[in-house]
Amino acid sequence: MPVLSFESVGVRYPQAPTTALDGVSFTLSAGECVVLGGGNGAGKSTVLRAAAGLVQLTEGRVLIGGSPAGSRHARSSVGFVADKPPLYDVLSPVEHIELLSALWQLPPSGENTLRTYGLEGVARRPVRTLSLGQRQRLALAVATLHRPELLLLDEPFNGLDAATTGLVRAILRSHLAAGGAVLVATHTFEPMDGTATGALRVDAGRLVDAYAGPDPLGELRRGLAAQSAADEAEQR
Ligand SMILES: Nc1ncnc2c1ncn2[C@@H]1O[C@H](COP(=O)(O)OP(=O)(O)OP(=O)(O)O)[C@@H](O)[C@H]1O
Repeated sequence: MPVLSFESVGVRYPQAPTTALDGVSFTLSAGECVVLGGGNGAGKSTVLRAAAGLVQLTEGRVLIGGSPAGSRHARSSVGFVADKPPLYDVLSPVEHIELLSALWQLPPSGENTLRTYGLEGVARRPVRTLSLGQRQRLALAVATLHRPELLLLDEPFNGLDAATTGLVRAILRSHLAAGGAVLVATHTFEPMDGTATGALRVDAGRLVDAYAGPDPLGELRRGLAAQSAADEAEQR
């Protein structure tokens, strides 16, 4: 059974003039790492939000290991890092880990987790004093604490230096090696070269191409370039 399946999914935000997603269907299996590409407003973040069960569908269904997205069983299998992850400014990283561990009824693992994510030096500082990259690492630590099978990441490399980019990539690779699956929405493809097993191209809420060859990101780049050229020609 796929880890994630989209079946003819449609989403229309309240008061929005157009549909955000229209008839989107795809599946993601264990060990797969798929990059979602597309221009601004194409629908990438909405795909991730639908998989996390955070938006109401206007048609179709999204299943996580057979359970509807957003259900308790589905949520326990999903780790979502939004483009602006919600963290508590007044709490420290170690307090975030303690809070989420209690919520998921996990044994205490704060120090170990923070070491894995290179946050031991800032473990007890309030989050409001952390850099963008440190916040991003904490968001990933929090999202993966309950060992979800599926990771959903929205622009995970935004504002990260080379070392932190490498750390995030290593964490994704070990998640995949352990049989997990990853779906990443991004405009920054380089960090995913050699890790992505597939790519999807979204345009105006529709899934217009799926790439699964030996170089899925190369194919995605070419698809996006051809689309930009066609859009420009149409505007002339
Ligand atoms: N909360 C919202 N309310 C109304 N419309 C929304 C909302 N969020 C997104 N949209 C619209 O839905 C469409 C898809 O947006 P989405 O954020 O999924 O695109 P994206 O591909 O992630 O874009 P970007 O690359 O700019 O982040 C856009 O037309 C956007 O304006």
